Amino acid sequence: MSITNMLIVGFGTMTGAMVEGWLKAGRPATTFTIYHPRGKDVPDGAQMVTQWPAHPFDVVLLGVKPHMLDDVAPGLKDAVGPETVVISVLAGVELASLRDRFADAAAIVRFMPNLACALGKSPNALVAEGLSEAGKVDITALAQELGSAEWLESEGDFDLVTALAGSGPGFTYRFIDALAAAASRLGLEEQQAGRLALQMVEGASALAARSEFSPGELAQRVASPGGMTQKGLDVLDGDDALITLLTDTLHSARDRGAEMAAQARRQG
Ligand SMILES: NC(=O)C1=CN([C@@H]2O[C@H](COP(=O)(O)OP(=O)(O)OC[C@H]3O[C@@H](n4cnc5c(N)ncnc54)[C@H](O)[C@@H]3O)[C@@H](O)[C@H]2O)C=CC1
Ligand SMILES: O=C(O)[C@@H]1CCC=N1
Repeated sequence: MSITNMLIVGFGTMTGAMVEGWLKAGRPATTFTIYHPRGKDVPDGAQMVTQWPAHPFDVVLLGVKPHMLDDVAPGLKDAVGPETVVISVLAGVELASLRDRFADAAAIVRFMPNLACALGKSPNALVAEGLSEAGKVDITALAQELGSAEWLESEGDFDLVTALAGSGPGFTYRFIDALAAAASRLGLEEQQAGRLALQMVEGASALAARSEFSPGELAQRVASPGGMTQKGLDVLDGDDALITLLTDTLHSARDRGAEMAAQARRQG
């Protein structure tokens, strides 16, 4: 299998970031055909179609909201042929639910990216059924152009991985805002607090990503014994406060995935 054409159904925030990443990685824009019943702006060189295509594609990428799966699946009957790999970024929607809609597809891939695809910095979780070895190589390459490819042995942890790596940017943005809000409450001017919080997180995560030290070791390198940082860490670490908060956060997000999975299963 080699991917020369991809139909995208649901060209929004997430798949828009993916296409931006693929274009930056050097995929030709002519690879992409985007379906939307009312049309939309697409990158130069990509094709926009308002009618359902009548021929099969190498890849069909599903990027609509999960509850809209059945609005688009029937229209894809000619676009999904026996050689087609269907890739879904739909949170919560299981492989079996996708196979139920796309019985003819060669393979189904659940692909969980995040918005950092646009920068080639998304950790991409993957699980598939029906995929050949050659297909796996191609899908891995697609994922690596957007960041990394993290294949899961089975689907069991997919919602948890979605909560961590797919929803994770949302939680991180909240953390940045919370740091700024806290500094602001303690007296710092609001805009300045926002700038400092954002630049601090950018620098700290870039450093952690390239450091020989783990995040835990880096925290120790910041904290002088008896100094200021240690006093702050004691608040986060006391009673496992931060871990407890984040466990609750991931738990709640993961459980919503399970509810969405149940909604996407067809009865009978
Ligand atoms: N936003 C994120 O950070 C992430 C989103 N996802 C998944 O990506 C999917 C899309 O989410 P977003 O991009 O955030 O939403 P979005 O609302 O930005 O994108 C959905 C797109 O579908 C289009 N659409 C609606 N009806 C359509 C139709 N009948 N035919 C073709 N296109 C149609 C809309 O115009 C819209 O552009 C969801 O399933 C979500 O679970 C996964 C990982 C991260
Ligand atoms: O909020 C959602 O359901 C999706 C999953 C990961 C990011 N957005």
